[in-house]
Amino acid sequence: MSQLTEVAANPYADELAAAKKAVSLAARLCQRVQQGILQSDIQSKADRTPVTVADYGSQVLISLVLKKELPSHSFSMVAEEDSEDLRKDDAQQILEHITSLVNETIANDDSYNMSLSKEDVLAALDGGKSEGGPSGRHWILDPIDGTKGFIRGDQYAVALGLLDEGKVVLGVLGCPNLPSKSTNKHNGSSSGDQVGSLYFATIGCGAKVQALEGSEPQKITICSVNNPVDASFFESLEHSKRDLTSSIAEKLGVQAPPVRMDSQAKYAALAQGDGAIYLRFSGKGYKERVWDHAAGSIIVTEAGGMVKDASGNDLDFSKGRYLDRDRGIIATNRYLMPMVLKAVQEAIDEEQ
Ligand SMILES: Nc1ncnc2c1ncn2[C@@H]1O[C@H](COP(=O)(O)O)[C@@H](OP(=O)(O)O)[C@H]1O
Ligand SMILES: [Mg+2]
Ligand SMILES: [Mg+2]
Ligand SMILES: [Mg+2]
Repeated sequence: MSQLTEVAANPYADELAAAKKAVSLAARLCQRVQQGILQSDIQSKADRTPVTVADYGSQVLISLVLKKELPSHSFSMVAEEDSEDLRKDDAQQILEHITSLVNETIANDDSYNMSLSKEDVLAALDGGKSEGGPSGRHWILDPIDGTKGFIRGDQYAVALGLLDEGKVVLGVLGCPNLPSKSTNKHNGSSSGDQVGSLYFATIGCGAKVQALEGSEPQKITICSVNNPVDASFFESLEHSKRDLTSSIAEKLGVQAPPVRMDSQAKYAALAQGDGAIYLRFSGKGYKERVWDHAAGSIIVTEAGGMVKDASGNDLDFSKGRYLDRDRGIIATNRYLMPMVLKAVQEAIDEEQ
């Protein structure tokens, strides 16, 4: 398809180009930090989850690129990080480090000629405080999803989605440590395949992958396994109720051991057919955040898959910063979804 035809067929072509550019640049910053991460680069948030200089740097770069590339668009962003902890007296050194990381990443790219001050960095972070909701357009950003995986040297994703009138219409996932072709070696870079992939989708236009460093985009599709005995499933490495997911897998007759991976790289791997099912069941009372699912879920649905809550409802991204949903999230193909939902209900009933 020529570029002109693609623009005509995709009403979000400009937003997609900007989002891909933003995520690619942010992923470059993350790669540099992951290679040499120090304990002093990591902070603990009020909820005791970790945040690193790269989470902040990625969020700053993405909001900057989106504003530069889409100057005529109004800007609203629902993002994970904010400047609160960086405004404290003891955070000055880390703020300086983030500022220089952002400026070095910009300087190493030919696109922009600018330099940010510490105040610019703080202001850019606070551009992500939108509540989102059912009307208008809102970017949804997780600057590093899977921070724990990032710190460990494993999988993580830079995840950017666009909400339009309450629906996710675009998603981009930068997965610097994920090979773009089907392989089971998810946690390493030992396969011969291209490692470092950019996944993207816009509503009605399918899902594609290209190398993070740039290559011809390839269409991706979810696997067509229709017998659960032949299926494998993904779950979170850090946040999964393993007793429940293993009970679901047993009911389905799944033979393969679970593939445990950090971040929305799971959605990307599923969308390119590396496995058949993603089960996400966290502890009771945990409220899922929209930025942990927006980009990944549209990439799976545009690759031909389905993403539902435990009751079989679509995910509702229109309720603000949290997902309004029944317990659990299930992503799989349309053949397996009814069987998985049945097994999920049985496993939940037995648990009570
Ligand atoms: N107790 C919990 N249960 C479920 N998810 C949690 C959690 N604590 C944190 N998370 C979320 O899980 C995300 C990582 O996903 P995964 O578990 O698939 O690797 C985290 O994203 P961040 O790393 O962006 O903070 C965070 O939002
Ligand atoms: Mg976090
Ligand atoms: Mg996250
Ligand atoms: Mg995050």
